[in-house]
Amino acid sequence: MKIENETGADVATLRWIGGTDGYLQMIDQTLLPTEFREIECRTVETVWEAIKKLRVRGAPAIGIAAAYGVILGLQTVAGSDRGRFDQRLKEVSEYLAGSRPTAVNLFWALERLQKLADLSPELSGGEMHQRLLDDALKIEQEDLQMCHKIGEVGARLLAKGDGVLTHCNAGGLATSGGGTALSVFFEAARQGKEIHVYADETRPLLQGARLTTWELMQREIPVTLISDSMAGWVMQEKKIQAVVTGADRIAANGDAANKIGTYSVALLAHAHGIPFYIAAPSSTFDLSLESGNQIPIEERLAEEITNGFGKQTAPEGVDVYNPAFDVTPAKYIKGIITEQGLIQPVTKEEVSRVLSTADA
Ligand SMILES: CSC[C@@H](O)[C@@H](O)C(=O)COP(=O)(O)O
Repeated sequence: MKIENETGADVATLRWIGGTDGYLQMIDQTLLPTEFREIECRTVETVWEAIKKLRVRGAPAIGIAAAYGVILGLQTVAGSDRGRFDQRLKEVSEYLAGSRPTAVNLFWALERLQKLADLSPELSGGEMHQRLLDDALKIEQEDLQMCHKIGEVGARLLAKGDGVLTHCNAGGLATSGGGTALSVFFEAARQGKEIHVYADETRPLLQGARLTTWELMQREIPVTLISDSMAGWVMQEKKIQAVVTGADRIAANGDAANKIGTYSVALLAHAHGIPFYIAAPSSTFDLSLESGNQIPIEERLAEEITNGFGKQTAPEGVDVYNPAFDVTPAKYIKGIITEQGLIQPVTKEEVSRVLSTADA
């Protein structure tokens, strides 16, 4: 996403500054909405920490950050022989792959850079470093275009005056463009459909309350914040005509992992006869997994629930379970909105058809 800071200058969710000896700049999302601050990552370790701590978060943004993390990690060996360069590339990729397990975009970006390096063993370390940076920049550009196309494909599914519910933040802050689910809303609004967004608060880290409402308000899209437990009642009150969320990893059969609570929202939508859509780029598909029960689910620290945002809200020492994601079975997903078209019905055959048609 691009917004203006108080000086009127453009700021982006994340961006690379300079050449191969440059650095990564990003908005520290843990501080929003009360503080807007950009931070600089000048080492691969600071990128790892930023991903782990959710300073940068959301599947596509994590992939882009990891690609730039590789460039940073290779800065010390760019002048070395190719053997040393390749060894360091492997070490840096493995290190970054250990930051968060669920969003496949992270692994997708790392594999893409590794494959590129494997293709040209004749290049020197310095030449390969430049080529990898060019590709990392390309990943960011492609993501921007994917967001735009997702918006176009998804906006067709919404009607004038619709109330739409979203969970977590699948917006510009989670991508280099306008987001996935939020691109759909931005495009629908641009077309004059006058939609009204309901944003789930998204316990425990409040990506919906802190980030989604902030983004929508920046873009002047009408938004109402609700706590997660209100979603069913708001549907019952007929305020919601569609649900659109993002995803972190989608298996070959269309089962989709997204922020914890998404599964409950999908079940509620099903019970109320409301279409539930996922919006995600092709880089979020993991076709090596047959179904969603093979998707690794990140577990995060108990303190995120017991001491969220510095306030203790549970007894000291209480047992806590804190999975960060859940998996919505394909049967509850009406369609998957991708930059390559709409996957509907959500079946293994249709996933494969839509994704391979676009590649051909
Ligand atoms: C376009 S972002 C899609 C998903 O990554 C998003 O919905 C989500 O679940 C993010 O989780 P987070 O833990 O904030 O990284």
